[in-house]
Amino acid sequence: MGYDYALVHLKYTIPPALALSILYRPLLTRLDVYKICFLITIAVVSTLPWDSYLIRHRIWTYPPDVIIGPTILQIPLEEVFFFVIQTYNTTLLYLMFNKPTLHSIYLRAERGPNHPEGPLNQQWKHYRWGGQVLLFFTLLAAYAFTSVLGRKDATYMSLIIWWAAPFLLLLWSLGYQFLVGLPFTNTILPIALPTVYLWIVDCIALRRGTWVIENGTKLGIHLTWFGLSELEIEEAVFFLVTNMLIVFGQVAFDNALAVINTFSSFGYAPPALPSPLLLVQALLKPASEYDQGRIDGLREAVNRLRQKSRSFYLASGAFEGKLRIYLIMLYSFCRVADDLIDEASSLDESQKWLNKLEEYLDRSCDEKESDDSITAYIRESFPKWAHSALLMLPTKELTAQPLYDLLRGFEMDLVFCSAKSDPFPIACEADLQLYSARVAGTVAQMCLELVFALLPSHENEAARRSLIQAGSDMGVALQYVNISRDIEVDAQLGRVYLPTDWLKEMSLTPKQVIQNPRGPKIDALRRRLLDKAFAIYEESKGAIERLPQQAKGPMRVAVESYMEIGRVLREGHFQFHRGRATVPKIRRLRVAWQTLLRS
Ligand SMILES: CC(C)=CCC/C(C)=C/CC/C(C)=C/CC/C(C)=C/[C@@H]1[C@@H](COP(=O)(O)OP(=O)(O)O)[C@]1(C)CC/C=C(\C)CC/C=C(\C)CCC=C(C)C
Repeated sequence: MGYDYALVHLKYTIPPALALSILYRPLLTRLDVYKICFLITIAVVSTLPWDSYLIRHRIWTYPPDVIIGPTILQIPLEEVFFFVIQTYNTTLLYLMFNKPTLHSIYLRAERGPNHPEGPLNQQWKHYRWGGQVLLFFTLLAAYAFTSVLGRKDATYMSLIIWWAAPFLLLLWSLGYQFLVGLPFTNTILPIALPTVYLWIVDCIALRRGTWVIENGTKLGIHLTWFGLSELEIEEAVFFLVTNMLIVFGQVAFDNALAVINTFSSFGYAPPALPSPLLLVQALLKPASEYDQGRIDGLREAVNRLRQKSRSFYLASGAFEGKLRIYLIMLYSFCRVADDLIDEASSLDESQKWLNKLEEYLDRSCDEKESDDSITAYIRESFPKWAHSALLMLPTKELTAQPLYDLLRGFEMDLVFCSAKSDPFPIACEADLQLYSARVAGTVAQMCLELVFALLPSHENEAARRSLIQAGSDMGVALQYVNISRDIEVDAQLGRVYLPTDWLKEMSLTPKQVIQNPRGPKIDALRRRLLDKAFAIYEESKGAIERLPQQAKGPMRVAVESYMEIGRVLREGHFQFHRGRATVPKIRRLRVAWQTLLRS
């Protein structure tokens, strides 16, 4: 009996597992835990018989003085633990690299030459066949070396290939599109980092004799990269393919989840934890049935969010599944509606967009109106860049009133342009409160309607209404921060949201603010508005803790990362991004991390 193998774990596999767990802890969800357990189970069950065979046939051995003693199918317990911890570490690394990614946008519809919408993406067929042929010939070569040519020294390598290649073939055939489409950072990095690390650990273990690959069944080729002179080629391949299997397995899981969450038309009701059967069903759904328009629309919405709002882009990564998709669609709609009205070349044009948006809402909220006629209206009335945002707004999960109120809020902005803004529309604090409730309280209300539509909650109807009211107040607080930040930007557009009677107390007029939006008086007014924002925030933030478990942490991130702009403004040292004060990226990440840690 000895502790050498156990020491390898204590020194080299457990410390990274602890470090990754601490780092990922705030982001860890129930779904992640499910994924980790799912993969560990598959890894252990699929490796045990193979590893036991290797040990029983003395292809690799463990000197009795390096292991503690207990075995499963003759495999030392330390070795079984290796499968668990390697899968755990690689899975966590994958989860970390994939957290910011919305996987749905990497799905691809495969259309054949006779598809009604025309052929598309024929190259996918080549990728699928390419991978399958490569893996098939690798299997064949392994067989030829050992069985036909009788090369005993290729035994270990062939056994690795015969064990891993069928799994890789299966996973490739099911998810090749997704694997090829995902950014390298999502797939190659979580394979490469643990592989190189385990190569180093393996060299150390082989050098110390913790495990031994018997002569006669190995090729005897050593890799000499990075000074890894003890690294047998079989070991290098083994660690590479095992990490590939773990990552391919995760990719298949995410592929299935993306199908379940993206296409409501397939009729999957996304459960919190999808069963293996549902995952397989989703994976087997032919890619030719995917709605490419929906995938493209979602991609546009994600790009819009990424380009226009750093805070909400960061926060969106903390949400999961269908809720994340719907929130991104909601953002896209709000942004597009705001831009159509704000960026119009004249007051008349703004009014025209407002009327068209109202007509769009009338039709969308009318149960008698067919989807086709709404789609036709959008296509004939709005510019192409706005289509997907309008087509994909999840109106069925929303009530009509906040959508109409949002338009009323945008309408208030138009008053700034009319009659040379005299008098200015925000005369007193009540006007500011009303405006903010319309443009931001409504947004919060809709976010929460989506939360309650998609997640299970113990709160009754009355409690939900009070939560939505608290959320709406929080929206007002966020809008006050937004206004405090944008005093200069708004002044350039001829807008002053600081109430006229506040200005009067400082012997200022809105026109003077437009001419010079800086100075100690403006700083004092900004502080006053921020104080109001933080007072509302303090009153409403407790309500977040009563939201469904899966929404609590992410909502906190959304609110806190925006309120952090207010904190930075209060402190007075901020960076500028496109003329606006922003929170440095590292500080935003720290806030998000600490906020989630409180869960
Ligand atoms: C991840 C996530 C929550 C995403 C969705 C957020 C969403 C739908 C935002 C809509 C944004 C938008 C374009 C609205 C149009 C009107 C407007 C301009 C409102 C201002 C937002 C700022 O957006 P902007 O794109 O300008 O962002 P940048 O400053 O450039 O980064 C607003 C300040 C309003 C935003 C308000 C909310 C998102 C509501 C937040 C409150 C909750 C989610 C409720 C919290 C719950 C409780 C129970 C208290």
